[in-house]
Amino acid sequence: MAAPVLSARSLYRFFRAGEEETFALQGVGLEVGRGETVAVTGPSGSGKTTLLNCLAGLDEPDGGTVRIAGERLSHRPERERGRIRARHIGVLFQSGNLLDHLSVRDNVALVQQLAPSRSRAPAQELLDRVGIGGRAGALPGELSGGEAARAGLAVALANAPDVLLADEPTGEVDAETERRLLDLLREHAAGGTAVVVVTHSRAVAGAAGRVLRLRDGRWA
Ligand SMILES: Nc1ncnc2c1ncn2[C@@H]1O[C@H](COP(=O)(O)OP(=O)(O)OP(=O)(O)O)[C@@H](O)[C@H]1O
Repeated sequence: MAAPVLSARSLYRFFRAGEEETFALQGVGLEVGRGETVAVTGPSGSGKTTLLNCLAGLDEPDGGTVRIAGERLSHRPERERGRIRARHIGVLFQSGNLLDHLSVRDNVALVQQLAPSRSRAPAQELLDRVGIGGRAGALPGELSGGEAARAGLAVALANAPDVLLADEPTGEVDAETERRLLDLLREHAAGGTAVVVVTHSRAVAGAAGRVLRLRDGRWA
């Protein structure tokens, strides 16, 4: 592999709630090159979402490092992590990445404004490509589940990210929409984006170049 665009070394993350400690990540490493798609699977509670949050800089690991496009992301102030995320990372999480009070088109445009120096497709073109160009003026609350999944993907890709991190991107959609989202993920990987996708879907795992399984916060 050429120099990996995403590199995580020996990640540890634990949570304490009262007397109880949970070791969500126990020494997880991961390197992903440009154009590579890695699927992460594993049972509920195995640490998948915690890993993605650390890779996105939305959570800080208690140990280990995350580097994105040559820059250290972990153990930096939130502002710095936000800057690196805006420039290099696309995030598609179950909690959704759409702001309710903005139209779909403005959601995409906002992400693009935060990363102004990146070359990328105009908002409308991106929305056409994910198949919801006709709903560009709609508010997120007016979208069906499948439309919202596509709009979320458009927002995640709006900054032409080096690294796309997706948590169950096809969890709520029908088979046809899943195929379409998968084609888009493949297209972006072919264009040089490194993709890490947490999934329970066989179709998504089957389309990935590598499938890794987490169990109890470690690679199984
Ligand atoms: N903020 C938190 N506070 C306390 N415990 C947490 C927190 N976040 C995660 N955990 C615990 O860490 C472990 C890993 O959780 P995580 O959400 O990463 O698992 P997961 O593999 O994504 O699960 P699922 O497939 O159900 O989404 C679980 O035991 C979970 O309860």
